[in-house]
Amino acid sequence: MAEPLITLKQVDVEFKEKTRSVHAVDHVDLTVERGDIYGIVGYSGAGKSTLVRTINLLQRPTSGTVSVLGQDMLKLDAAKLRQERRRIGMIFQHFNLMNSRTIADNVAFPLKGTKVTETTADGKKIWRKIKKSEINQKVSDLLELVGLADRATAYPNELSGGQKQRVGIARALASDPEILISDEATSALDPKTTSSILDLLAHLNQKLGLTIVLITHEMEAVKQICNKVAVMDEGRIIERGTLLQIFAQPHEQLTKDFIDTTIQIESAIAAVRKQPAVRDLQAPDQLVRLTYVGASTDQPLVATLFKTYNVTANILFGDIQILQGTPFGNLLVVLSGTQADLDRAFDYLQQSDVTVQHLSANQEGEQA
Ligand SMILES: Nc1ncnc2c1ncn2[C@@H]1O[C@H](COP(=O)(O)OP(=O)(O)OP(=O)(O)O)[C@@H](O)[C@H]1O
Repeated sequence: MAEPLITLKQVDVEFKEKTRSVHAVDHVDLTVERGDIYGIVGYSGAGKSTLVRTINLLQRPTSGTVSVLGQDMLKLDAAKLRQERRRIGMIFQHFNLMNSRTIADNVAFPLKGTKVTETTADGKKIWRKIKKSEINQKVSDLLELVGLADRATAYPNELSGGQKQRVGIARALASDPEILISDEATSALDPKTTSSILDLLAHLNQKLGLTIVLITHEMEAVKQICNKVAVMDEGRIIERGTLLQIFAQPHEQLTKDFIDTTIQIESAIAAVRKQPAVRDLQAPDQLVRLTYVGASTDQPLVATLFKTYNVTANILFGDIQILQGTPFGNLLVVLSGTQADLDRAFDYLQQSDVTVQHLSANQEGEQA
């Protein structure tokens, strides 16, 4: 059974300044369930950071309700809120490490002075201060977990960006949180390092059952590890769904634009328009983009178009990626046949859950 861990209802954040006010988050509803890796994608200024900071009340909403791990966050007193925040880890774009302390000290920092429970000989549960040896053990386990066991005595500025983020992750996990909020945690990293950090987050999600909220402006990151995604624009969530739903049937133009960044479709379209097959295109032949998620593959599709509908498909570009174990295909194809055959073929494609986008042979006169 899905268990909601984070429930935001009608969360609104307005920043009032002297001369203007900014509506950073506009009545957002959001539910994150246990085990989710929930991506929130949007351009800079969309309100992503402000939204996720309402989860641990680093940002108090102007109105709305925030329920996290069964607690109504807005009703907690300061002590309870501090306690609750320990169950919500956070990592940041710029790592926020203390440069004058070693890696081990950075990870140990949130543990200092914390209390642990112990069962006494007569069966009583008591709280006591954590021991130095327990902190050391925990730090060493965490560094092992993030792949930095051999760098405990190094200082942050001796590490690469990716390693620094691993320290950030270890530190965020020190209080055994159930939720991890990642605020553009890979935005300062190169693509290969980004990918390895995302793999680590996916591993932690599996191994520890960690629920992750990942905010990013890169759909590529969402594609790599998220099971759900929300698209944010001007303070609002304009579209949301499972990763496959969003990739299979994006409704909003912004969502489509974000998806297209993961397949570089614009440059592929520009390239195929230069090919003779497109340059010399004669009506009713057409250049189309076919998009599908699921079992369809180009082979039966192309074979069926020809065998059943007398339509030949000349594939000029193909990109098939695997999303959560499911193929996501994008093909740029010239379809040739009589107008009647093409019309029947388009009906068939629609019935097969293949999205057809008609493209003009040149840049001008793009059709929907
Ligand atoms: N403390 C603040 N005071 C005033 N305005 C703010 C404050 N924090 C954020 N804003 C404004 O709220 C809007 C949303 O900002 P936010 O940082 O949440 O967006 P974002 O999608 O996370 O973008 P980025 O990735 O650039 O941080 C922006 O217009 C920003 O200028």
